[in-house]
Amino acid sequence: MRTPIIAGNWKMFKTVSETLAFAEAVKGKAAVEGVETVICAPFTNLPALTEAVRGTGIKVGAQNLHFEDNGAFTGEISGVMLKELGVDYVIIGHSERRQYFGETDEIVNKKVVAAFRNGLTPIVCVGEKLEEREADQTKEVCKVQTEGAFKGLSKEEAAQVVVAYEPIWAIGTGKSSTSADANEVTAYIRTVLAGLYDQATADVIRIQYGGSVKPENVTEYLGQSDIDGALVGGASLQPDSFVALVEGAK
Ligand SMILES: O=C[C@H](O)COP(=O)(O)O
Repeated sequence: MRTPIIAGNWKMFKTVSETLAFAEAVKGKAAVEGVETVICAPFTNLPALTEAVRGTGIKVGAQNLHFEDNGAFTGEISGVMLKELGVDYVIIGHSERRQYFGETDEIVNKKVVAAFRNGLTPIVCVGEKLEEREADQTKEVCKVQTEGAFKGLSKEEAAQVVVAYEPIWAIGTGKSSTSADANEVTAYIRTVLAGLYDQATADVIRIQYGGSVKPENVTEYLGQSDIDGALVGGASLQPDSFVALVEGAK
């Protein structure tokens, strides 16, 4: 049985004071039994957020990390630094990182390895562009990105990874994939994982859907056989909406 995981990806939104107000508003409401709740905040907010949600059942994630633990990498943040703050999760390979910051499958893999080296759980994003979907390349793109991200991981590590399937054309556009389409791709990703490891390992790996998920459609996505949660951008920014997403995942 895979525990559903709702992760809010705040992207480049919210200051520290806004983060503290959010944490106060969702305290006691955004952690429900049987659902794992994660907030992935900007780096600057992580110390305040980890402190504010301590003991509430809400976990904290970062949105990126560098693949080295330290060094002359101006402006970067490492897994060692995140771990010391009490961060549990880290989003890796989000399409915005791939698109705007040139992250390749090789870099994504190095970051996944760095996350494990530092006791962080990676949320690995994969997904196709609109033109790739139109050219019927969705599955191939997801296969290549999945295989790239998992390269060199042991079965035990693989079992802990959370995969987020996010069709790029559905991110922030209001155009969500149908639940049936999303489930077809997530089920396919699971067959790729079974090919890399074995069926038992693939069966415990959680695969989220992401792309215009909101309180009104979250239950439908999570009702699908192979969708185990959601990675949510826009609808995770308001406390009421975030609580409703978590409630909808029960
Ligand atoms: O990481 C989250 C995704 O990019 C989805 O964003 P969205 O919910 O605003 O479409």
